[in-house]
Parts: sequence; structure tokens; C-alpha cells
Amino acid sequence: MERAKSRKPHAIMIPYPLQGHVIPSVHLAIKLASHGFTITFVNTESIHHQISTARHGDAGDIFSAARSSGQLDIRYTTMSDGFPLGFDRSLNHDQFFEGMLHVFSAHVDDLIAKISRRGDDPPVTCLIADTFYVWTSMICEKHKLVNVSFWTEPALVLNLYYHMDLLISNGHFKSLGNTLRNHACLILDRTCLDNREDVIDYVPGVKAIDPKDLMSFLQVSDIDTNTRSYRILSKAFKDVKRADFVLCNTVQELEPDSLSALQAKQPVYAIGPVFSTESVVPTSLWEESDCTEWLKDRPAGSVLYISFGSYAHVCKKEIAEIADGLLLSGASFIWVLRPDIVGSDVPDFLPTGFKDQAQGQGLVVQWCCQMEVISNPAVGGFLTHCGWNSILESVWCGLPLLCYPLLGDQLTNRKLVVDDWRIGINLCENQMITRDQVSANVKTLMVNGETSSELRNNVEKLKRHVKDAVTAVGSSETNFNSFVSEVRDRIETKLCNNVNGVKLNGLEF
Ligand SMILES: O=c1ccn([C@@H]2O[C@H](COP(=O)(O)OP(=O)(O)O[C@H]3O[C@H](CO)[C@@H](O)[C@H](O)[C@H]3O)[C@@H](O)[C@H]2O)c(=O)[nH]1
Repeated sequence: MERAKSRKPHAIMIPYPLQGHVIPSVHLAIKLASHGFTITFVNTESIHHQISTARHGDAGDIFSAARSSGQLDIRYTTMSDGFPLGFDRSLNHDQFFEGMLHVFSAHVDDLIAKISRRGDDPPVTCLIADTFYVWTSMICEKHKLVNVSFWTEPALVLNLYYHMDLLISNGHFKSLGNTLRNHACLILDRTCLDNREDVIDYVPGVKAIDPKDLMSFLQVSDIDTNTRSYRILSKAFKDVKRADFVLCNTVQELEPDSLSALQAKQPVYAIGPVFSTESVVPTSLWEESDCTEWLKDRPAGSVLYISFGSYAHVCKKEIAEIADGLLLSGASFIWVLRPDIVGSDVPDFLPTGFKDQAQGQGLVVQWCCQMEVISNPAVGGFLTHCGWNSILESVWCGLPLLCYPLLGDQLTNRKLVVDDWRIGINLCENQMITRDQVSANVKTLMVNGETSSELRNNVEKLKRHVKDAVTAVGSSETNFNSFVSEVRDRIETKLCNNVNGVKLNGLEF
């Protein structure tokens, strides 16, 4: 037993193969390694290929600089996601997610078996996988690993998915499976899928939430979408209930009620924000533009930073209205528009002449180092799709937000930002976005006035909570240390249970 106790924990980490999941996972890997873990970090070959392409050459071992600067034991490997490198995952989104649902686990199984066979020192004892994966408990049981789920969205969103059964039984979310059970609806009449529209006030830890603020996947009335996303969600959020630990990239003080409700069910730790302002690990999937020169002589707080993240798409019409609204507002801006923002088959999406008209006022880039740009004193506001990383990063930099949620958790995140914390405003009030609304709201955010200063005061308060949380005595740091100690104990217990001649991933007793 003593031999087992003195060994370092060795965790395999598998982020979801999307930018907004890879970035916090990389930071978590570094944090765990600096607390004595050995980490084997796994990117899909496709993600590795995109990182390499963005850097115009093979990115190699992305942790090599972090390893030598911090003497961290992080190993790096890649695995197939089941599709060839040339397969356009953005364009063939549905097919890709079917693969994630049905094929990915076989590759994970293979990889873990391979790592176990080669007898790594220390042996693998733990798996840290993204909460959206549907296979984690099955893999952990098979390979006798401690199961850690990493949640990269707000605790509120986890809490709502966690209680999907309540939403279904109360008629606020009618899954297709539920509908099919109802014989009267067998004709698949769309009205059968209409969800209740009154306020949801029965989810533990959620005071009240309007159904329009639920994650988009729980608001669908389209049958095909409903079946596909429901199959992933129902499996993943059943599976998370079997995790030994759940790590959330959020802050206890920001979401105490949802966290308490979840903590009453299983060990859930708020350890966020998990990011570093000086990361040496390449993670960008697109080539970054350097905006420093452009920002150099801009007055403090004068530039609006705009990004819709790495995943969601925006249609050409919306881009045109935002573009015109920006010109009308007269505000300076940096606008990140990734090449597949409309679709990877639509290369030209900006209105003709926009770049010329915006010269001097704005800069359009395909990607940048967001943390570096929004930390620049010239930046004074953030027009965002409400991705959770962007919200945390914006709060960290004390920037108020202009919210344009597009899908998934972004709709729920908007509620936190605008309604609960009052650190942002909506870009538009109803579905249809217009240039006049864009211009008016950009001005409200960027030009000094009552609303702008109230938002700035509120975001400063939140920023203090977030920064305090990661100090040595702060909640996130304390939670992280408890997790490290608990996971070590759990590994030991697991090893004890496997004693008496059983060999666990190459570890002998
Ligand atoms: O030019 C850019 C734009 C973004 N980023 C970074 O990319 C990440 C983007 O993450 P996020 O803001 O969360 O947006 P998405 O990429 O859209 O993230 C996905 O993952 C998030 C976390 O699970 C979810 O909240 C989102 O809804 C989902 O779309 C952030 O760390 C940004 O700093 C850059 O470095 N450069």
C-alpha cells in the first residue's frame, strides 16, 4: 500500500475537440501538474492539425515550453476522432456529432489500453474528461480509473441539464422520446412538441428562470435536432451523475445557489476561472493577428472588442446589420470574424466596401489572442456571443458586455450577465437585429452615461470576487486544494480495492 500512496496521481485529460473546451482544459492541465499530478493530455489529431496549420508548421508537443519552464510532468499525445483530417467538421456538423456519440469512445478505449500496456511511470489512475462526453463512466469502470468530469460552462447550465428529468416531467422540455411515448402524438404533430412557456421555479438552486433563457437545445421544436441533441445530452448528463468528482470552471461567489444544489448531490468543485494570462501553450485553431500596433494610440476604454467565439455561426444578414450599426455608432472596434463564421463554404460575408468605410475606425481580424487584446487599456467593452470563457475573461479584465447569444448555453449565460449580475446589456431586444439597435446599444455601452457607468461599477465588483477567488485563501484555490487531496484519497481507495493480486494499469502490489 505504501508504494501506491507515494506515487503521483497520473490523469489522462481528454477535452472536447472544440476551441472553447481545449483552452480551459490546457490551463487545468497546467494547474494540476503544478500541484503534483502527472498529466497525459490528449488532443484529437484534427485539433492538433488545426493548431499546427494556424502556426504554419507542426506544433509538435504543445506542452514542451510549459514543461521546461515550470518543470511540469505533462505528456502530450493525439488520437483519431474517427474522421479523416480533411473532413470538414464545421460544415458536416451533424455527421461529426454522430461520430462523437457513437465512435469516439472506441478510440478512447484503444488509447487508454495502449497507454496502460506500455506501463507508464507513474501508472494512469484517473481520467479527466469533458462533461459533454457520453462514455466516461463506462471507460473509467473498464480501466478502473477515478472519474473526474470537467464542466466548462456556468454551474447554472450544469444544474439545468442535471435536472432535465424535472423539465420533461413538468412539460418545459418535451424530448422526442417523451413525445413518442404519447400515442396521441404519434403523427409527430409539431404542436405536440410545444413546451410550457411559464416560468420554471422548481429546479433546486434556481430561483426562477424563463423558458426563453434555457439552453437552446432545450428550446427546440424541430424533431430532428431534438433527437440528435437529446441523445447526446440525456446520455452525458446521466453519465456525469456517476463521476467521482465534477470540476466546474466557475466561481463559488458568482453562482452559490446552483453550486450548493449540485454539491448536495455529488462532489462538485468550483475552481474557476481556469485560465492564465501568460500561457506558453499554443491552443489557437486559427492564425492570430497581432492587434498591439493598432491599439497603441487609442484612448483608454475607447475600443469595442467583438467576437462570436469559435463554434457558432452567424448569417450574412446579421453580419451586415452589425457592420452597418458599427459604422453608424462611430465607435472604434476590433472585430474577430473567423473564416467559417457564416459557413466554411461562404468565404465572403462582409458587406461590399465595409472594410474601406471602416478604415481608421475599426480592424477586422480572423482570430487574435483574445486575453491579450481585451487586457489592453484601450479596450472598453466586449460585444460577445456569451461563450462562458469570454464572459469570465471579460469580467477578469473589468469589461462590460454587449450580449448577442447564438446557441446552447449562451442564451442562459446572457441571463446571468444581463439580468442577474447586471454587467451587460442586450444587443437587440427581439430576434431580428437591426443596424439602429446595434448603433444605439454600442453607444450606450461605450459612451459615458448612467447605464455605462452602472455596468462598469458592477463588473468591477464581480472582478474583485473573481480575482479574490484565485488568491491563496480564495474559494477557487481552496476548492482546488480540497479536490487534489480528495482525488488522491480516492485513487488510494481504488488501489486498495484492487489489491490482492489484481494489477491496475501496470501498478503492482
Ligand atoms: O479571436 C479570438 C477569439 C476567441 N479566443 C478565445 O477562444 C475562447 C472562446 O471561448 P468561448 O468564449 O467560451 O466561446 P466558444 O468558442 O464559442 O465556446 C464554446 O464553449 C464554451 C465553453 O464550454 C461555451 O460556453 C460556448 O457556448 C461554446 O460555443 C476564449 O478562451 C477566447 O479567449 C481567442 O483566443 N481569440
